[in-house]
Amino acid sequence: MSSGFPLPSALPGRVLIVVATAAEAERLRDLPARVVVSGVGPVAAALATAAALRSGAYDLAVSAGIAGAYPGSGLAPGDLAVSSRMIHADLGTQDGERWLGLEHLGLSVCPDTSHFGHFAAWDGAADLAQRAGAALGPLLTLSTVSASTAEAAAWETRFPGALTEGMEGAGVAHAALLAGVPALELRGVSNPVGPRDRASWRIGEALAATRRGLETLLGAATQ
Ligand SMILES: O=C(O)c1cccc(C(=O)CC[C@H]2O[C@@H](n3cnc4c(=O)[nH]cnc43)[C@H](O)[C@@H]2O)c1
Repeated sequence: MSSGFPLPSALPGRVLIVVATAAEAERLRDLPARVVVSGVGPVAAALATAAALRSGAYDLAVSAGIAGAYPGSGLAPGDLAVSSRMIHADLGTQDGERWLGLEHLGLSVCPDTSHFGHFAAWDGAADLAQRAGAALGPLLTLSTVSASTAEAAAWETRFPGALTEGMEGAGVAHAALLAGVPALELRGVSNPVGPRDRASWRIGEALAATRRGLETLLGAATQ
């Protein structure tokens, strides 16, 4: 059955989209891809992605949704960010003034190989970002939402160039890596990372940006 969308030659193929919440999925239901709601956080995202990748054949797994933008990114609510890398940022420890990631601790997220939780993005990411008018850079995944200027600055110091903070991207990427499927994270900005001001989150604009990025990825018509 036709999806109703044109099929340009640059399509990545069968795409799995993983979002954290039903509200995020609601805006994406008609896209020519499978949309799975994982629940919030990297563990929920990894489990849902692994199950979906076991149940069907996919060419690309995408973590999509809203995110906070770090002050140094220059991104504002309604902007779009595409991953060059998806980083499981809070795997590590603070040693005095110094952050020690897994690479400094001699630890790995994989049992048999050395892997520090920094996941490379699908090789079409840069082209997608350019076509969608999005920023391209490292996107961080945390289990806790940063809620102060100092916390935001600490993550930006640990991971220079980080654009956004979300809670699922690295989980999707980890499961995809184990399944041998390329992964990508695509986030619409809903809020600046910093002091909690939930009333100011611009979720509608962030979801519109997320949808725009996915439409560009899928070669789908804009509604
Ligand atoms: O109201 C709160 O304080 C609150 C605390 C935790 C999470 C939330 C969310 O609504 C986030 C859910 C969802 O959104 C992504 N997201 C959006 N902005 C951020 C952020 O600044 N830092 C981390 N994650 C963010 C995240 O991927 C979650 O799935 C509200």
